[in-house]
Amino acid sequence: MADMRLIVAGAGGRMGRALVRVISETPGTVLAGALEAPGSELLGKDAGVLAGLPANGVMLSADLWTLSANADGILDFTVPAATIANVAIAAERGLVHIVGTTGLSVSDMAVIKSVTSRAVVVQSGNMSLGINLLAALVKRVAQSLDESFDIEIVEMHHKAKIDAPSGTAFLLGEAAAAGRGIDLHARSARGRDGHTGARRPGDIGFAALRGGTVTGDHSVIFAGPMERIELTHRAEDRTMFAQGAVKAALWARGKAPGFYTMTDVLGLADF
Ligand SMILES: NC(=O)C1=CN([C@@H]2O[C@H](COP(=O)(O)OP(=O)(O)OC[C@H]3O[C@@H](n4cnc5c(N)ncnc54)[C@H](OP(=O)(O)O)[C@@H]3O)[C@@H](O)[C@H]2O)C=CC1
Ligand SMILES: O=C(O)C1=N[C@H](C(=O)O)C[C@H](O)C1
Repeated sequence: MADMRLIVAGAGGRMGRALVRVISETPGTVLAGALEAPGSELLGKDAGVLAGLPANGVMLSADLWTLSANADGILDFTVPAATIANVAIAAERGLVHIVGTTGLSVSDMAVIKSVTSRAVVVQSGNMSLGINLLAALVKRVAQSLDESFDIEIVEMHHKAKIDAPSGTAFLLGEAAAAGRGIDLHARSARGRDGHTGARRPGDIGFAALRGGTVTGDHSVIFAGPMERIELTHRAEDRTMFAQGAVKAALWARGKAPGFYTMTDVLGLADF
């Protein structure tokens, strides 16, 4: 089979640069395009050079329609408005769309899912093996404990992160809620401040810290009457998010149209 031709959306960003490097190291993939925001000062620059590699002749462009004429997939780690704009073009062009962007609203997710009767989309707030394994563990622990164990999710990220709680925190919250058989949206506690009153039994709490250069730390705490279980993951480098995204693209190539997650890619459904 020919190499999978991948477009990196947000190619000038932290994840975009990591993706360009990982594609250059991954057999069976080739960088087919590098997308950046209209008006970005990086437009026209070489994606390889921006990623710290030798020049590869792929210049940053803001025109996805043109780039996608010669591509098989798009790795999208941008901002919600950009991802939503990319959804229709990717579906129209038959590209596998790997969505790593976080901060997506309920209506953004509805837009993404609306194309999956005709397009292949893999979406996850975290593409790492470790976090997806952690989510499977969290689901099982939540299944085994009743509401006398309070579930709190704590995350810390670098100071440039623009959304909170992180996409991963929501992913872990969904796993805990699935284990408990509850609806996360109805039962989450976010942004406690001031005279909050006592904790509502059964809620899943979220807390977000920001500072320095932290790649991404997440803990799920099960706080019981006389004991506490803490499950923690610490990301040390963005490379493994990028490797997960490229793996997802290769996995998704040729799949039937549908909405998939990293649980499908990594075969963790029965874990
Ligand atoms: N699912 C996962 O495993 C992971 C997800 N993420 C998520 O990925 C996203 C990006 O993170 P990160 O790389 O750190 O952020 P950055 O801000 O470093 O990168 C985002 C890039 O997207 C660009 N961009 C903005 N608008 C558009 C547009 N319309 N078209 C193309 N590019 C655009 C930005 O350009 P400009 O700066 O000019 O606006 C920027 O270069 C975040 O939502 C983050 O949470 C991050 C790591 C792992
Ligand atoms: O913005 C980041 O950096 C990250 N974002 C993702 C998230 O919101 O969970 C994944 C990772 O934690 C890094």
